[in-house]
Amino acid sequence: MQDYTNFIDGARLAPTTGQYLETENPYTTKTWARIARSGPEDVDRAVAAAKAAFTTGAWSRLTAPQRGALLRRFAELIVENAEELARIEVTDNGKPLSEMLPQVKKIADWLIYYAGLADKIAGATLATDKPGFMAHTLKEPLGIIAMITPWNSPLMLLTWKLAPALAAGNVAVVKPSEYTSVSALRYAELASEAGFPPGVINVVTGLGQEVGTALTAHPDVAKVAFTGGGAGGRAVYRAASDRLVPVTLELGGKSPNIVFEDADIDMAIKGIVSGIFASGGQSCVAGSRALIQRPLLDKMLPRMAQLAGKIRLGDPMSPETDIGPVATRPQFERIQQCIAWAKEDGATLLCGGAPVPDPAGGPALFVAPTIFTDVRSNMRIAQEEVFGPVLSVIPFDTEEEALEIANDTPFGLGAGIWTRDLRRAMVLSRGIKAGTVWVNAYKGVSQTAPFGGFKESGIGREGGAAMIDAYLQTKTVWLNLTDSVPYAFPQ
Ligand SMILES: NC(=O)C1=CN([C@@H]2O[C@H](COP(=O)(O)OP(=O)(O)OC[C@H]3O[C@@H](n4cnc5c(N)ncnc54)[C@H](OP(=O)(O)O)[C@@H]3O)[C@@H](O)[C@H]2O)C=CC1
Ligand SMILES: CCCCCC/C=C/C(=O)O
Repeated sequence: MQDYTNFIDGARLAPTTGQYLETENPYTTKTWARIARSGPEDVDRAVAAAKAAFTTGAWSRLTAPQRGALLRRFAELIVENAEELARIEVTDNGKPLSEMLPQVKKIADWLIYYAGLADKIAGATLATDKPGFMAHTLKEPLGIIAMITPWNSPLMLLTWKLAPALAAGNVAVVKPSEYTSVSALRYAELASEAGFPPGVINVVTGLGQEVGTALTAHPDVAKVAFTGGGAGGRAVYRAASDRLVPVTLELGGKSPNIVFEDADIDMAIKGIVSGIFASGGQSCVAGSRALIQRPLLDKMLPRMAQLAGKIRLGDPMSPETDIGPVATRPQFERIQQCIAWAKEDGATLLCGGAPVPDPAGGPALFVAPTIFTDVRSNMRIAQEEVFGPVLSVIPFDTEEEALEIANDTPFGLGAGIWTRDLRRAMVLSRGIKAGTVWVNAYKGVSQTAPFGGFKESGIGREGGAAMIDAYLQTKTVWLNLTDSVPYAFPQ
């Protein structure tokens, strides 16, 4: 078993605390590595290294095309090492390798996309209302960005922050989830190998309550980019607003898939089943509510249950596996709690609804793909994010009712609409309060498209060309072209 230290100023560095946390493989339930349990002094060291890189180090002297070139080289190294990185992630979070490997490879697209934007960052020459003056804007990086990331898609969600931030000239201190820290450490080493100067990417591991809080409260941090749960997100938001620094928050969801009578039912069934059960539902954008027009229920429900029953649970490293174990014991307990609520509140269990033994006879925690029908929108199972393989089916009659139910949660991350009626697709996609709407599809994302939440699903967006602005600040420069000083007094 290996001990992993922090990665600070381009090198491995043991935590000042001398303490380590065990990191467990959810499939074997065995500790497979130990990560540094860092404290505020380690955060200080990382921030100091980042500050030096930003203000006086080699990074501060690089041109935008040079930053782009480094991001491209990093993308190459990610692809070359994708198998190793994906296996680390699978070992840590139990998601199937068949999902994590393409996801890790896709990271390269984000790096390349923002590499291409690095040298397109430009201010503007402004028209002014002051004769004899000219004015222009400069787009400048913010400085040190704290990046706090979760366990569900560790490197992808880190890259969504890191690629635009570095393209814009910022530096990073990363706090990965305590459950999935090793991949971020390896990733930072690869960035160093790609040529990023020391201090540009620093990784400090440990607990959210210790490292995360110290980082968000640090006076030199210029922005916090966070993905995770609502409680963590709120804590980060409070800390950042106390210090008046900007945040992006990518939080949870209770995303609906809405199926109308005119839809291609085969497509809708596949979209709904994979939309909730991929990753065992451990996805912020899991399609955890299926809103189905009432006349379709008899036709769709047995087929949804049948398809859910075919999902193969097992060893996440095996190509035969569709869903691995639940990532953590607290998450497993949370899922059981949500299933119990659904039963107590009167939902009807269509399939699943209980833990299943590890198919290989091991100790891993698995939950059967679960579908509840007869769910009403005010039930806890229809309102709370489960972050597990649990689907709530809510019937509706009219388009208006579908829209009302779709918007009837505190969240607004994603939504799927299944219809062949273009008018309906347009009306619904405008009416739904969510950051992403898919029509006759579910869950596609791209580096070219902004992603993020309405309402309690978050603040700000990640992805798309405009998002580089979230890592820049604008400075206006006024030039007096005359030889007199306007507004001076006394004249
Ligand atoms: N939107 C999404 O993609 C995700 C949503 N979730 C939702 O959140 C729930 C809880 O999951 P969990 O992983 O515990 O999510 P958290 O929000 O607790 O964790 C996300 C990250 O934030 C850190 N963190 C936690 N509290 C603070 C804090 N006060 N200040 C700074 N950083 C903090 C965590 O550190 P540490 O891990 O060390 O505690 C982790 O790195 C899930 O059940 C799910 O509903 C979870 C993950 C991703
Ligand atoms: C790959 C499908 C979209 C993912 C959007 C970001 C969330 C990732 C996750 O929850 O794991």
